[in-house]
Amino acid sequence: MKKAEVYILSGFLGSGKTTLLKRLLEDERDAGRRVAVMMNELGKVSIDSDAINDDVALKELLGGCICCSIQDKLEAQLQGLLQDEQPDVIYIETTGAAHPVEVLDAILSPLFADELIIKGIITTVDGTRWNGRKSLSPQLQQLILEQVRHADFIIINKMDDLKEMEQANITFEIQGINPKARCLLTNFSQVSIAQLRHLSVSFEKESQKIDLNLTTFVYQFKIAINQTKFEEFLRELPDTIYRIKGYLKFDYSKQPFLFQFSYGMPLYMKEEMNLPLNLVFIGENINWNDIQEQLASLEKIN
Ligand SMILES: Nc1nc2c(ncn2[C@@H]2O[C@H](COP(=O)(O)OP(=O)(O)OP(=O)(O)O)[C@@H](O)[C@H]2O)c(=O)[nH]1
Repeated sequence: MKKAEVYILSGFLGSGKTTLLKRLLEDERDAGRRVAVMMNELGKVSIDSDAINDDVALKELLGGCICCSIQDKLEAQLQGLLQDEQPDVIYIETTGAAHPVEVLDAILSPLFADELIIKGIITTVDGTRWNGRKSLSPQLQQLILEQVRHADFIIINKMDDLKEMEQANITFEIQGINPKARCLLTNFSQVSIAQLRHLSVSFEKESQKIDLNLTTFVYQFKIAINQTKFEEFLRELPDTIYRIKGYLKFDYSKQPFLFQFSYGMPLYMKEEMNLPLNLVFIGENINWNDIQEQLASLEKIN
């Protein structure tokens, strides 16, 4: 089955995400690909969606930030998009106040683990805002740092507002925080899809591995497992596994569970339907082969 590519556009309020999206959509139209866009705004009315042409499938997620309040809605809408539109590519423009790990988390539903390929997180940075970030609240400073730290491609925008020396300093600082991401200095988010796809081609060379700074992994259980052993497995996990979610079955019950794990806390909820027992992981610097082996050993019946 064809997988839809997903690009997450991240970056602080006003840093140039919509400007970037418009550019990419023009390129996609020229390339003749089927495109869908999901965007969300903090307010009740979306302004940016006016910028998108009618021929692009658009889902708006109003009334909250993807990562906190409307995760379920996002899941339903994404499923609808995949079914109705069968897009080649989906762009998700996040609100400027979203944390990239949480956004990735929101779209990595075990329900369509087999239908999406996450190509990367693209973060736009407003150069002047970056220089003045120390005047923001500690939480916002932290958010801007996290958006840079987890990006796969960083666009340092609004170069026209900066002196040459400032441009060099910002690039140096940002590369220090995230040496793995490609950095580009631009005006008005001048980036072409070719540059981003070039980035994704390098992911694909490494077979199944998606070379994000944050990596994801999906495991499908074939049988019910032992809960005690599963919890031992959880306790031994590296703390750079930020999130796990999915469906599993324990050997004492016929009913499956929806499992959620974040910041070391497991949570189980009884699930009525029998869904594929996919477990989705998000982490950083994880050897997924090890994890896969450990999960497979949970399925061995002694
Ligand atoms: N001077 C200058 N202005 C820019 C540049 N890029 C974008 N802008 C302007 O900055 C403003 C914000 O750009 P957007 O693309 O809407 O930013 P955004 O990140 O989508 O903003 P939010 O939706 O509020 O998060 C707009 O008025 C843009 O025209 C640039 O390189 N230089």
